[in-house]
Amino acid sequence: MPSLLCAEQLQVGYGKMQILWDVHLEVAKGERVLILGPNGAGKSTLLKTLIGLIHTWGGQILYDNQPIQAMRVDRRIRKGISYVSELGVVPSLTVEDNLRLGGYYSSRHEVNQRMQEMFEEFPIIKQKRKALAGSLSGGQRKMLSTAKALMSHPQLLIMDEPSSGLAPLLVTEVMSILSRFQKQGLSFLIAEQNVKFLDIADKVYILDSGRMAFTGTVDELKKNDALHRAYFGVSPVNT
Ligand SMILES: Nc1ncnc2c1ncn2[C@@H]1O[C@H](COP(=O)(O)OP(=O)(O)OP(=O)(O)O)[C@@H](O)[C@H]1O
Repeated sequence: MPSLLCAEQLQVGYGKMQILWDVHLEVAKGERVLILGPNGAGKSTLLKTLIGLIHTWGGQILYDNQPIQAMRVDRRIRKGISYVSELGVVPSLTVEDNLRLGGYYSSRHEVNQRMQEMFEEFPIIKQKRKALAGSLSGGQRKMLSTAKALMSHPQLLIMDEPSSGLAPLLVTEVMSILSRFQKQGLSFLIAEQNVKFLDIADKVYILDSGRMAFTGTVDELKKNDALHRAYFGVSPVNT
């Protein structure tokens, strides 16, 4: 599969403190990639670096084979990358206005059309379309943030812990929505603690203390008993 996003030898830090060391990561077109790792491993830092919220100290990020590490966030969005942060919505705007914000670079016609698609995919937010995002429950807000990120018709969706604050049923719903979009060509890169996302992943990275500790398929991860026990505390047969 042709490469969509490729990060090589990434070095990233805050102030003088280095957080990511020699990180390599690749997402192919249409691929579903999961980043797992313990708290504080650097998952959010890596995602923020890929969308351009944090500058790199060293290394390279290629998108569609072009270097983007010096590119502003808005340019990266226009190129087809979309990012769902852990918070993800503007509380003081309505649900509809949040979606419009997600489609900021599209025409009004495209935005209206896409918004209807989002309401079909996420009925839970359709009922609340005129409500302020700040009045939504945590789970509804999470759904809205995903819909907002999809408004720009991204090629690559980067998501930081989509399952946090979601009831198990909604986690399953988000996973099936993502699978539907993936069938239409969307690639995604998800940082998660919830190993349920392994069910929809093609490739897994494990980030530990700012370094990649594992890269492989879900099957390869499940066969690696030592890794599996270290990160999930259970044997593969139980997951
Ligand atoms: N703005 C910041 N300034 C300084 N240090 C930071 C900042 N944000 C994160 N860090 C530090 O960087 C390290 C990695 O944090 P990061 O949030 O990327 O990890 P994570 O893997 O996403 O963790 P979690 O799973 O708990 O969300 C941590 O030691 C954290 O304290």
